[in-house]
Amino acid sequence: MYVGVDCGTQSTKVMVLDPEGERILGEASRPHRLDEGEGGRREQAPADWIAAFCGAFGEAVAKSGVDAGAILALGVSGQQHGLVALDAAGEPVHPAKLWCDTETAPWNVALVERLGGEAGCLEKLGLVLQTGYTASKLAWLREVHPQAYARIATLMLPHDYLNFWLTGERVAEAGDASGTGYFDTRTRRWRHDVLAEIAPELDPGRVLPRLIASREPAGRVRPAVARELGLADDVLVSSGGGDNMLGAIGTGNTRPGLVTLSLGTSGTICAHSPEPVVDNPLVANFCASHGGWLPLVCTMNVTSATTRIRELLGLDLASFGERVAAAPIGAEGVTMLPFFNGERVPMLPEASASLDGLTSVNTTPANLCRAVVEGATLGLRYGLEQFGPLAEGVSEIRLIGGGSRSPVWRQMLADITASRVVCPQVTDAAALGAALQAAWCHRAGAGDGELAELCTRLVHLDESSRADPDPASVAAYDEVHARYRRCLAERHSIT
Ligand SMILES: Nc1ncnc2c1ncn2[C@@H]1O[C@H](COP(=O)(O)OP(=O)(O)O)[C@@H](O)[C@H]1O
Ligand SMILES: O=C(CO)[C@@H](O)[C@H](O)COP(=O)(O)O
Repeated sequence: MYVGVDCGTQSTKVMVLDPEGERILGEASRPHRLDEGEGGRREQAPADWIAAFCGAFGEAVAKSGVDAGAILALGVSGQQHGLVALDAAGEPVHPAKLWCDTETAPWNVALVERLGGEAGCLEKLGLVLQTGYTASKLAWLREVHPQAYARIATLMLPHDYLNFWLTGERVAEAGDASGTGYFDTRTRRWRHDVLAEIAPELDPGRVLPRLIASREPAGRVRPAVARELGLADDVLVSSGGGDNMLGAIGTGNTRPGLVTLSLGTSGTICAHSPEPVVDNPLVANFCASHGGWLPLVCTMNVTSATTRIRELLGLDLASFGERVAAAPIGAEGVTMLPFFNGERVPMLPEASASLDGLTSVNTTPANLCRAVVEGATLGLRYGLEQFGPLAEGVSEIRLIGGGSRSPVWRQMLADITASRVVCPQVTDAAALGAALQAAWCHRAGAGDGELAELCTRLVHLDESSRADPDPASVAAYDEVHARYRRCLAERHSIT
């Protein structure tokens, strides 16, 4: 049995996988608290992730009906970019600033300039630093909380931290490290010189975790943790990775020709590539967590935005879905740019959300619900367009994340992107990807089991979820898209 863990923004999910029976035996999740403040602050306490993991692990194992002692290996996926700075005792010096924190936008602008602008970033890192990446969070901590900064002994990401708690090892892997901003995504190495620009007092050789290869284990579960979880001795923990990298594995996107799109707190679009992809600063040239690269576009306001409007109107998920379905395409002229939290693509970290076209007739709850879902999805179309030739010829979008459970949203995505959309049977694909990576890592010792073969056997599509673009709706959305782009141009000068 193998266990996959995904520490997302909103919750930690745990899944028990039986690769021989090709079944998921048990699943559970626990929510996370999010500390949101004015000025773009978005933070979480790393201890909450551990508590959520333990709760979800216990429930998933109980549901699976297997003895925890039968688990051979675990894999951990995590929300990318969060800064988990630890002191010498392994305690966080400050709550983790998350990928969606935009408080550090001015520090990111200054950093990009110091590294030589977009060209300098591309040359040193193989990508252009964006607000949300770890680097500007570290620069912020140095300036705003110097006492906490002075105690830093290790720099980690959320999944590295869970691996550290599980194994006691301070290690990192290329996929997640790609989003730090002090890692060269082309050579898969830390950039000590870039870290020195950001944090000259820190010794890169000491504070950066040891890099391991994708198939290498992070370590073995510590005896104290094994006792707490009821695990056998010597349970392996795979390298793990960023949630997008493991989501790619969990959708079988381990080779070129597929696009994975996630409707999670964030919206992400990625495609596997055997080569680095460095021609558009909006497409992040991340490494994959199994080899190769995973060029990715991330929009920051997807289910975070739909949830905001849903809660504002006091609706549960089902009633919200009914309102979205009840309103016509284009929400009777209401357009929302849902940048509640600033935005990464388009690059507008300090933007706020806006509503256009409201009249005394069309200002209805249904139109507001529809407008926020359309706005988030049109933002993803903008993101998909950034891929250029890489997305051309892709016949199908593999859709995952919480929002993929909505049939209305699936059809809307198919119509807005004029592409076929299909969900895998397991839409918590990052947790499944983590379990598959754990199996791959565990079997390396036995010299068998290629990852692509595991994916072929264990990633299945949910044929009932397929949505094909409807020509009339595609044409109607083209007009809605034109209106959206006009708003983007008028309000934010994005053409
Ligand atoms: N049926 C549904 N329709 C629309 N949105 C949904 C549905 N089910 C879940 N969601 C959304 O999915 C979100 C969680 O997505 P998830 O991918 O688990 O997030 P993350 O990985 O960022 O923590 C929920 O907050 C909710 O808004
Ligand atoms: O910042 C990014 C990718 O660059 C986000 O995709 C995070 O990795 C968070 O993901 P979710 O919690 O939305 O899954």
